[in-house]
Parts: sequence; structure tokens; C-alpha cells
Amino acid sequence: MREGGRFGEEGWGYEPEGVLLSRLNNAFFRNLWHLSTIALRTWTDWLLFLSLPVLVAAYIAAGYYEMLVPGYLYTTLIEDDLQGFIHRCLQLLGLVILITVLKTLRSFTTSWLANSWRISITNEIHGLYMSDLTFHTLRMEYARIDNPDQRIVTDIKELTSTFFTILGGVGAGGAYEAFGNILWYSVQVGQRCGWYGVVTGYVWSAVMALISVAFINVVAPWVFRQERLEAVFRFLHVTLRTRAEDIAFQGHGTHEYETLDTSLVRCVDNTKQIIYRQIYLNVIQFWYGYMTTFVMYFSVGVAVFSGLAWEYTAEGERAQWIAQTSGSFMFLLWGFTILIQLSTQTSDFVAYVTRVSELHDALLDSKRRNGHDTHPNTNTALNESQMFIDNPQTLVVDKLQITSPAAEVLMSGLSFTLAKGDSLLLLASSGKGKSSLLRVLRGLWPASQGSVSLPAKLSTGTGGLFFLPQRAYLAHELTLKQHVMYPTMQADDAASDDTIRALLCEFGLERVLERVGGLDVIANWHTMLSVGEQQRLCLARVVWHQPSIAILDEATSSLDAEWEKRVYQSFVKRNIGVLSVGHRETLCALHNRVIKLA
Ligand SMILES: Nc1ncnc2c1ncn2[C@@H]1O[C@H](COP(=O)(O)OP(=O)(O)OP(=O)(O)O)[C@@H](O)[C@H]1O
Repeated sequence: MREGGRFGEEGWGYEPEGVLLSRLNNAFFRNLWHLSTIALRTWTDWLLFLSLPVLVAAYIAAGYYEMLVPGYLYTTLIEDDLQGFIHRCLQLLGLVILITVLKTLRSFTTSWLANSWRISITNEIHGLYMSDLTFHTLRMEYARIDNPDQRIVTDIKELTSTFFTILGGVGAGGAYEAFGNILWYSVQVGQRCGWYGVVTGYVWSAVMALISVAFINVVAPWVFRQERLEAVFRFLHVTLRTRAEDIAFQGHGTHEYETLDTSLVRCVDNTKQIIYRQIYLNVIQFWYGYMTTFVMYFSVGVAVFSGLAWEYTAEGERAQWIAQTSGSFMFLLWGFTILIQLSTQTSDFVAYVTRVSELHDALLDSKRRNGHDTHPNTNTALNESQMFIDNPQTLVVDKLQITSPAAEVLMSGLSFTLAKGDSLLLLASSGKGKSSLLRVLRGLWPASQGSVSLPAKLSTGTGGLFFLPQRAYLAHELTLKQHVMYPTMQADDAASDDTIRALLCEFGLERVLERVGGLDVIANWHTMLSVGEQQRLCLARVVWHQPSIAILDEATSSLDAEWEKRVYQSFVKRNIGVLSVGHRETLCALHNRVIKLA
């Protein structure tokens, strides 16, 4: 969030810093190129991409011959030539069929490429987002990247579909058709009317195109802002849904209603701004569209009256020259019209490219920094070969200092060792930095001084360290069995089922197992299980993974004393080392050692 800008304040609140970046300028083209290189990695990608302009070129060529036919038809009609008339009609029918096929193929290729680019860009960005816990880093350190989920799910889709609509055109023709027409019909108009015709078309259209680009930049930042505001609105609704019960307990949701309402008003106000600003773009587009006919006949008229068609003295030939010259003019100007009419889509496109590139840049930046930073867990000041020959399953914390992102020193000089089978409680009151210590151990925060060392064998997960956060985490769409196995899902076998069933019974979940009808049922566990049951399910998960050391962040806070004791006995029985952080004195009796943090 930008300094001084907080959602809910007067004005735009949550004001995007990047709003000024959303413009049709060099940075936009650079960003577009970077994103394109993600989708254009192999020769096949390039071939498919280049098939679209080839198809459009074939379509333009067929359109050119179709444009010539009416001129020939005039001649056959004026000269009473029945045979010639039938021949030209058949030619026209053949061309119409060819054009239909080419246009359908163009549409198909456009949609296909849009989808294929979406897959490539989403895979790349999603891969970066999910690797090395970057989704966490992004949330903590790149606050200006609002709603990465919306960027990954919706903005990339809109970006790719708008891009290919702009290039290939679905109904009205796209940039390829525009440039193809401009090139081809410049030659045609030049041959028929000389430099005068071409210059008239170009000057007229260039002025209009420049005005259009200026108006794209009037709209694009507001479209960018709209995406952001819509994302915030959706996020608030998702929060309302996921925390529905907490909110319901605390009141009637009046505050939430007001916040959502404010957010909706912002979306709607911004939409109004876009609609107002698009008036200018529409005026340019529509005026240009209709003026095309005027400019076409005016230019042909000037050509005829200045004697350019003098050599066509026969009536039929003259009618043909006029029909084909105005046709060429019309297609030349149509090329420019398409470009100008693409301005609305272009302003949306600029906004999507900016949002997706912003996320991609942040992900690459995070990856680069990850590569350079010394990860606390790989600090080899005390490495396995030097220190842990006798006991390779030991965690060592040495003179550790932890500083919060707000630069507040939360604890310093903390030292301890913990081996498999041992248990240690770090006791401290609320807000003293217990969870922050675990963040450092997990490598989510760097240590500001001192070191955390553990042998490679103590990687996270089965057989290594296993972290259990304060709030029980139950992932979506999992069965009871999968919740126990989470985060790794092993192959199904009867022995695993028996072990998991026994574990669930050991942790007091046999009634749940009976109620839902077995290990393999998916249910909405968050609403179905009590908070204590959710914690016990996660504690059963620790036992299943048999870590050397379990690191528990008040993970038994919702259990009564009896259950808490049984859980720790379970760990002792299996020789699982435990590092607990908490503030309840009752925990002391359940650990071999206690360190009280001041
Ligand atoms: N991202 C952050 N930016 C700035 N300060 C933070 C951040 N996260 C935590 N803090 C601050 O660091 C301090 C320690 O937080 P931490 O979550 O480690 O406390 P704790 O000891 O686990 O507390 P509790 O027992 O209440 O869960 C708190 O004052 C908290 O406000």
C-alpha cells in the first residue's frame, strides 16, 4: 500500500502508484515484448504466430479480387455481354466462398493463439508465484502488487484475448488487416491516381490516428485503475465469504457492508469516468468512419475532374475505372479506419499489459533477490561436516537477533540447540516475537544478526523440520486422509489407510470419521469441524510425517489440558523433537526445557 494511501480514506484511497505507468509509450512496448517472449519460445510457437498474418494476407488478396468484380460486372451490363456476366457472377461466388473460409480460419486461429498464449504466460507467472514461497514474499514485500490472483486469473486472459483481437480481428478486422490493406491499396491507389491519391489518404488518416492515440492515453489509465478497483471489490467479498462466521458473531456486518459499498461506489465512479472519456474516442471513431465515404468520393471526383481517367473513353471502361478506383480508395481508408477503431480495445490492452508486467517484474525481482540473499536455513557458518558429525539431526540457533519489517528489534542474543527427541518451550507474552522467530527458522524473514543452522537432512517436511502454524490450515477439496498426508500426497495403499485411521482415533477424530463416512470423503471441513478438531487433525499430520523436530506455534491453543498432554505424549512416544512457542505456563510441564523470553 502506498504511503499515506489507505483503503477507506477520502479520495481514491488505495491509490495505485502505477496508474501513471499505464500509457501507450516505450515502456508499454518493452513490456509487451517481454511478455511475448514467454509465449514465443520455440520455432513452432513462431510458426503458429506467423500463420495469422499469412491468413490475413490471403484474405486481403481474395478481398482485392472480389473488389474488382463489381467493376467488371458494370462493364458486362453496360455492354450487354451475357456470357461475360455469367462468368463474373461465378467468379464472385467462388471468391465469396474462399473469403468465408479464410475469415473463419482467421477467427479460429485468433482464438486458438489467444488461448495458447494465455496458457504460456499463466504457466510462467504462476510458476514463479508458487515457487520458493514467492506468494508469501510478494504479499509481505511488494504491497503495490494488489490482487496477484486477479492478475493471474483474469488479467492474463483479457490481455491475450484483447491482443489477438487487436492483431487478427474477430468481427471487424484487426491490425494485420489494417496494415495489409494500407500497403496493398496504397499501391493500387498510386497506380490509378498517382501520388495525389495516396498522399490524400495518408495525411487524412495520419492526423486522425494521432488524435486517436492521444485519446487512448486519456482512457488507458482509467481502465488500469478500474481493474484494480474491481479486484479490491472482489477481494473484500471473498474475505466476507471466508470469514462469514467470525463477522456474524461480531455484529450485523454493518461495517463490512459500508466498506463494500464504498468499494462498489469507487468502481462505479471510475466506470463513469471511462464512459465520459470514451465519448471523445467514439466521436473520433464514428466521425472518421463516416467521413471515409466522403473522402473516397471526393478524391475520386478530384481525380476524374482533373482528367486522370481521360484514357477511358468507352462508357463501360470508365464505369469500371471509377468502381475499382473508389473500391481501392475505400479499402485504403478502411485500413486506417480499423486502426482508429481499435483504439478502445488498445486502451484496455495497455492497462492489462501494465498490470501483468508489473506482477511479472515483481516476481522476477523477488526470484533474483532470493538467489542472492543468504537464506537463514542454508547459513553454513555451522555446517554439518563441522558440527554435527555425532548428531546430524540438531537445530542450532546462535546469538539470533530478529528485527520486524518495521525495523523494531523483537528479540536478540537468542541461542539454543535442539536435537531429535528433545523438547524445548520458548515462553513469551503476546507480541514478543514468537511467531517471528518461527518465520526466521522457516526462512520467511532474514535474521538481522546471528545464525540459524541445520544440516541439510533437516529440510522441511517428512524426516526433517515440520512447522505447524497458529491457525490450523486445511487446504481446499481434500479428504480426511489427504489432510493427514498434506502437503505431500503419497500413493494409496491399505497400510496407509490403517495407519491414518489409527492416527485419527488417537487424536480423537473417530466420531468425525464415522459421521462423514470414511477417509475418502471431501467436505467443507472449516465449517464442519470445531476449531479444536481442526487443530487435532493438523497435529495428527505432524505424527504422520514423523519429522525429527516439530515446530509448533501455539498449535495446541484450542485444546484442553488433557488433550494437550496426550498430544505431547504422542510426540515423545515417537521420538519426535518439539520446539514450541507459547505464552501459557501449563505448557512448561510438557517440555524438557523452557526458555523464557523477556
Ligand atoms: N509484517 C510486519 N510488519 C511489522 N511488524 C510486524 C509484522 N509482523 C509482526 N509484526 C510485529 O512484530 C511483533 C511480534 O509479532 P509476532 O507475531 O511474532 O508476535 P507473537 O509473539 O507471536 O504474538 P502472539 O502471541 O500474540 O501471537 C508484533 O508487535 C507485531 O505487531
